[in-house]
Amino acid sequence: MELVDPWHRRIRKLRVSLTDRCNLRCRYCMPLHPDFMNKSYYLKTHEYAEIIQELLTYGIEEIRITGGEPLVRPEFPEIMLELHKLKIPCLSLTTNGALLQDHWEILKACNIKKINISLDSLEAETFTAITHWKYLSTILDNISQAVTQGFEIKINMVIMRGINDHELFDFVEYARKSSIAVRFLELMRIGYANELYQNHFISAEECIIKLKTRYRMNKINVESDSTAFYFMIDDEIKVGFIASESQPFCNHCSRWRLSADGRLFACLFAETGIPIRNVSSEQRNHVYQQLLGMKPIQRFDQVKHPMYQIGG
Ligand SMILES: Nc1nc2c(ncn2[C@@H]2O[C@H](COP(=O)(O)OP(=O)(O)OP(=O)(O)O)[C@@H](O)[C@H]2O)c(=O)[nH]1
Ligand SMILES: C[S@@+](CC[C@H](N)C(=O)[O-])C[C@H]1O[C@@H](n2cnc3c(N)ncnc32)[C@H](O)[C@@H]1O
Ligand code: SF4
Ligand code: SF4
Repeated sequence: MELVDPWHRRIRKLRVSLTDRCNLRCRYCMPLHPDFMNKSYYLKTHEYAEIIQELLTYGIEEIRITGGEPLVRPEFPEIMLELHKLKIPCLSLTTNGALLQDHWEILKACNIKKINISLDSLEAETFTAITHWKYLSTILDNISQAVTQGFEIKINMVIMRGINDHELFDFVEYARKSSIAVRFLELMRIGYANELYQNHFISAEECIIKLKTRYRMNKINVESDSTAFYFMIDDEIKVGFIASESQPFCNHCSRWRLSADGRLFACLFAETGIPIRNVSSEQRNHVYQQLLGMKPIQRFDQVKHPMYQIGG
């Protein structure tokens, strides 16, 4: 059976959070002293495997592992190996990249090909001002390593006026030099980012207008449920935009989320998730039908709950 909602959107992607914890403190995502979940609530390895295995029979094709920072979960290798056994058509990872150096072998063993790495600045000082973390060079080394080892890397840069927007062209040149796709993310009004939005939001359109003053940009076709739209610059650099604020993509959304404490969410902006652990297969079917009715057709303007608690 497939998961199709009343607006004919088929759910085929699941974003799976392994933890709400993180080794960075990006200003738009977490406070310095966050209120994390009690670790005893985290789904165990066998619970992830069992929940996901069942969802595969409902037509889920792509699983993206996220968080919080998924690599800080001590059971990361164990969970990934268990998920690998499920033969998921596409298993991928979103990470801040700071701990990748310890994980190459496990990522290869689990046949992870696509890794999205968040990187909001190429300058040490700006990077630290955004993330409260000093070691930009470790992440840059890890990105180079990842490319050398053959992983397909995309960089996610949350672009903010007056904070890191002066690096727009630097990121394009970084993409050229390293042969990596870079995506500029609009700051979304969720959780702690609400405080920054008014002064620091910058739209994808404004960035594109700036880029066009210097580059030849050709739009590329993408899958209809892609979060990003892309351009080729000078026929060699792939640059994308995730414009969730100015050009929301809800009418083609194909994603559900599984939080680290075992709740399924129909939408990143949904306040309420439905607990799924210890629920019988029959009752779960009822939960899925409920969730299909819970995905909004339009984006909520803003929500208070922090992104790291659901899984970004
Ligand atoms: N509004 C909204 N934003 C999303 C959604 N999924 C991802 N995003 C945004 O897109 C950013 C990048 O997501 P990634 O984890 O890199 O994954 P992705 O873009 O969905 O994945 P690929 O297309 O496979 O690269 C997230 O941080 C969010 O800001 C979604 O369902 N809704
Ligand atoms: C929540 S993080 C989780 C995975 C991992 N820790 C990381 O940073 O890649 C996933 C993505 O969400 C983005 N993000 C978090 N809060 C955001 C916001 N308010 N607006 C736009 N993107 C946001 C981050 O930049 C990152 O690319
Ligand atoms: S965006 Fe990712 S790296 Fe930054 S604080 Fe949130 S979870 Fe951590
Ligand atoms: S805001 Fe909700 S419905 Fe819209 S694209 Fe994101 S997850 Fe999907």
